[in-house]
Amino acid sequence: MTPPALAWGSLEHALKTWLPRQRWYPAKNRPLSHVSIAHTWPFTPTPTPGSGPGRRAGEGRAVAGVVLVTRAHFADGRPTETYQIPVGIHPAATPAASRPHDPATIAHLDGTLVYEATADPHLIGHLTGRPVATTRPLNAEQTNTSLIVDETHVLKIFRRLHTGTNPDLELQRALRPLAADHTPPLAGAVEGDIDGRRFTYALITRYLPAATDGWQAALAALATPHADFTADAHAMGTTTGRIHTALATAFPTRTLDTAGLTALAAHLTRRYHAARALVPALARHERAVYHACQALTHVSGPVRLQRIHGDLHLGQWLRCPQGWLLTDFEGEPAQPIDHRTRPHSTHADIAAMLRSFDYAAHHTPGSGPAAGDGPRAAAARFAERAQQAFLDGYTTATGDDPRHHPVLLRAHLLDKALYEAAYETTHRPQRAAIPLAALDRLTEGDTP
Ligand SMILES: Nc1ncnc2c1ncn2[C@@H]1O[C@H](COP(=O)(O)OP(=O)(O)O)[C@@H](O)[C@H]1O
Ligand SMILES: O=P(O)(O)O[C@H]1O[C@H](CO)[C@@H](O[C@H]2O[C@H](CO)[C@@H](O)[C@H](O)[C@H]2O)[C@H](O)[C@H]1O
Repeated sequence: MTPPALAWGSLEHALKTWLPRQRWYPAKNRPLSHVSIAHTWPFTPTPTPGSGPGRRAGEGRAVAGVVLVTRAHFADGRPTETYQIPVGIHPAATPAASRPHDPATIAHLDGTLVYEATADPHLIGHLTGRPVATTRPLNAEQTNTSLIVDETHVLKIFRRLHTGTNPDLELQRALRPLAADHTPPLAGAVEGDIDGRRFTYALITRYLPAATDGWQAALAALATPHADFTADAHAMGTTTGRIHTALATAFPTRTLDTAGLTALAAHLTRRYHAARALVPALARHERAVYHACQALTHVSGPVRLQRIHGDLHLGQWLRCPQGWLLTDFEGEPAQPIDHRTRPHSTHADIAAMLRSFDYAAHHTPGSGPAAGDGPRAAAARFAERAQQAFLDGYTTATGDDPRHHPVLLRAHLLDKALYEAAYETTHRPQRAAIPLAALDRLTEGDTP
């Protein structure tokens, strides 16, 4: 089907305002010069008896479902980024159907309403390839957009598109025969080709309604009189170890050599400068970052590089009756795809989890048990005990204790805390104090 006639230039213009307002849009710090629609993929076979934002199928006029593959162009001349926006196009929309203030409305162009298809179960049914009666957003702080479909499945729509299979799908497929018990069951994917190149539009997993995520579980533990998360942290460590072992079986590995250590130091330095450009106060950590990079040159003993999760934190874990399951293998959203699909040290994932325990503990210091010596000391103790339990669990599963490589671990802890400082300053400035305080603790005694 060809996409419906539309004032495409006007839609591109509207998208320039709409795109930066979306929670999932990561380039909020970069000046957007314009948005172009590079490709359209009509995913409804014909205009379909449709709806509109929040309306039921069959109401109103025929609607076309189209995935807009859009390019964000930046005024600083840096490379464009590609984003996916599935939309419903409702021609000759009546004023009642157009609802200009509906959050799902993207544009109203000469009587044609363009709205987010995620608000329209009927259209989503065409995307998933089976009829859908209900959708609702998964209420999580998200990089992408996930919908609970018919209360049975989660449809995760990848917002930023990259050529090739998305690493989330790639890794989950690889883990299926090796570690299926440790991830929510994979139920399908929406993939397609544009000009002979493969793209992953969305991933479908079975919805686990009884699950509690690890962040909520840690905060709940912190709110109890004798806050203890060690059994959960140990189980997460064991599962992380098993998943790492499975990924090392499924994908090529190599050994960290001098060139790899130099690349790691360069990565940490770049991370530092990028974060410092956003948060000038990070200038006081320059010496600590320099020392961490210097120390990397002395790392000895074989270290395996392999595919890893890449964006591990408490919110990626789901506690289910069968244990802790891990989600979201997409890697760190802001990194280029070739970085995310390259082998890395498992210490990156391990450090990310250690940071996350610390993050939870310092999220609301004072809400947990003060135990006589003040809430900050109690927070630090909670984090330390959870971290050691996680490392013990990991060591039990792999026979390889990450504590034997303190220099690698420290470099990755600094890297992650710098990433968090930049991430929070961009997306959730009210939380930026958490990683900034963590950086102060990490670099204590190593500041000018
Ligand atoms: N199959 C599932 N069932 C229940 N909750 C899920 C499922 N998959 C993911 N979640 C929850 O949704 C959150 C967001 O999913 P995730 O894959 O991390 O998306 P994003 O990359 O956009 O953050 C997860 O942290 C987890 O808490
Ligand atoms: O959306 P993603 O899950 O891909 O990850 C991004 O958002 C995370 C927050 O939702 C962010 O994690 C940071 O905050 C967590 C608490 O909300 C904390 O547990 C993590 O340790 C901390 O890094 C993650 O960094 C970001 O990539």
